[in-house]
Amino acid sequence: MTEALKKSMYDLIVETSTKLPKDVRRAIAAAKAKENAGTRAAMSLATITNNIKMADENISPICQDTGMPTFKIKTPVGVNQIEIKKAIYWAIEEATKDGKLRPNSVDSLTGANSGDNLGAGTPVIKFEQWENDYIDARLILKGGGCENKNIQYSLPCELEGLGRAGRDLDGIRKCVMHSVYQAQGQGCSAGVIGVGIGGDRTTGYELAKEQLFRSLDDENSNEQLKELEEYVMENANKLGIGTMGFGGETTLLGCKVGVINRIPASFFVSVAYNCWAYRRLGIKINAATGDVTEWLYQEGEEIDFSEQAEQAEDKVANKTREVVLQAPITEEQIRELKVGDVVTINGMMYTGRDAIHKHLTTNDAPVDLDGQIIYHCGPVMLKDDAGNWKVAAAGPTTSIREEPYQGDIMKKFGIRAVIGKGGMGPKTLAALQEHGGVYLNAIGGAAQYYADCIKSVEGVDLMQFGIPEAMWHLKVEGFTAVVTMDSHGNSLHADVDKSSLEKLEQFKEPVFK
Ligand SMILES: O=C(O)C[C@H](O)C(=O)O
Ligand code: SF4
Repeated sequence: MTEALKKSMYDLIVETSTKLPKDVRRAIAAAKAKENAGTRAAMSLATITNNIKMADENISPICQDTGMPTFKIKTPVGVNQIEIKKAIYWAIEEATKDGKLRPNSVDSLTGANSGDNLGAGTPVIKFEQWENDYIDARLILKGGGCENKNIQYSLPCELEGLGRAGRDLDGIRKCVMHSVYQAQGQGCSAGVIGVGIGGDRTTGYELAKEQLFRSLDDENSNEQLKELEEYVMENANKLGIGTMGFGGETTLLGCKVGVINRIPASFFVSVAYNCWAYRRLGIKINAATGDVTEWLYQEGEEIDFSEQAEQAEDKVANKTREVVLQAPITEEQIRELKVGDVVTINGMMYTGRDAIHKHLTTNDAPVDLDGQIIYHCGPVMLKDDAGNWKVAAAGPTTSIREEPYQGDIMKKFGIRAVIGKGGMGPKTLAALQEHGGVYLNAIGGAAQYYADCIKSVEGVDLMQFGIPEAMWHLKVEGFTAVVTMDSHGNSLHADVDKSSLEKLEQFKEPVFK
């Protein structure tokens, strides 16, 4: 069965990375229907749905961060699991070569990228035996930005906005509400949370992640947990964090809770936060031949976003001030920009994320960055037959990780704008004001949409950091982003954080007695 099995695993990876499941599409369509035309949330959702459509058409990654590939496999007694593992390794390597996965496996000590997504601990493969006669293989590609927003509570504890969370269902409720608040827009909201009650620190998180394999439309068979899920869905969406943390009606697309026993001294509530690019799929495999016999998560209507995307973009037009920027940008141009402005960028931008920011604090820049734009982005890149680089996926990464460096680097090199997602903190805000800089928020996960704006790759520096971390010189046209932090001390992120904390306080009183 080896060849067929290899192909089945390859297909599972490609489909998971490029095609969002039906239940997730429906949840995103419902979120979109709730937003008023012309708002930032509506605009973001239009970009997101457009991106989903483009990923379908291009068979390219929905988001450039194809995450930590995690397989859950159930096999009939007697099936050779070593063979399955080998087929997965092969498929992972091929999918990476084909630009369906970004090379994401990084040596934690040296920083070296293995280049093929294989390495110690990657991918994650978990086997279980079962009594059925077929193989059930499921895959989740959960990106790093949302993984960083996972949180584990140890009860009892004190929570900002909510006070004491005790060792009971109401304490659990408070933890879950808090987990949504603390994620803000940084995990590319609207998100889906998997919650694990009980276990130890490891099994609690495992249970939380297991919930992410449930269908968004299922009903919890445990009455108490069903009630909790419904409560969270209704009330977390009142926090006003909204898509990408821009404010809005939908903050959460799903909440799934599981419970296991604990030991007397420990009481953990573990929350696995998944971004809207909720990529998980599954297949049934014939154990004798290795062929796919059925695709999972196929229930219900499939939404085709083609028409919807266009309509929403029409509605947004004319409602916001739109400014065209082309580097090199002057301080005067920057000082004119205000939070809420929509900026269209033409010309050059340079990618820089974690490794580059650290590097630039103690080294010279490989190019003159005076008046230039830095894009927090780790793209998926492919070389064409002529040896030229092509961008396969290129959405923004979470900017807050660069908070310790950003302000200093902007001043040191004269950088005028940074593009990323999720916003930055007080240190950067102060530097933007002092130096004359701006923070532009792009839509997280919209990797196809932005890749389409990149017209050519003009060069690359610092390739020793690996493809996602290198400094790519990109020539763009019509690259759109929103000013969310300006040079006058305004930050939409600080405002949404403050107002959502105030709203969180409404949920302080006990609900489950
Ligand atoms: O690594 C990336 O490209 C993005 C990451 O998933 C993030 O959300 O920050
Ligand atoms: S960039 Fe956003 S959508 Fe992509 S993996 Fe990270 S959190 Fe998810």
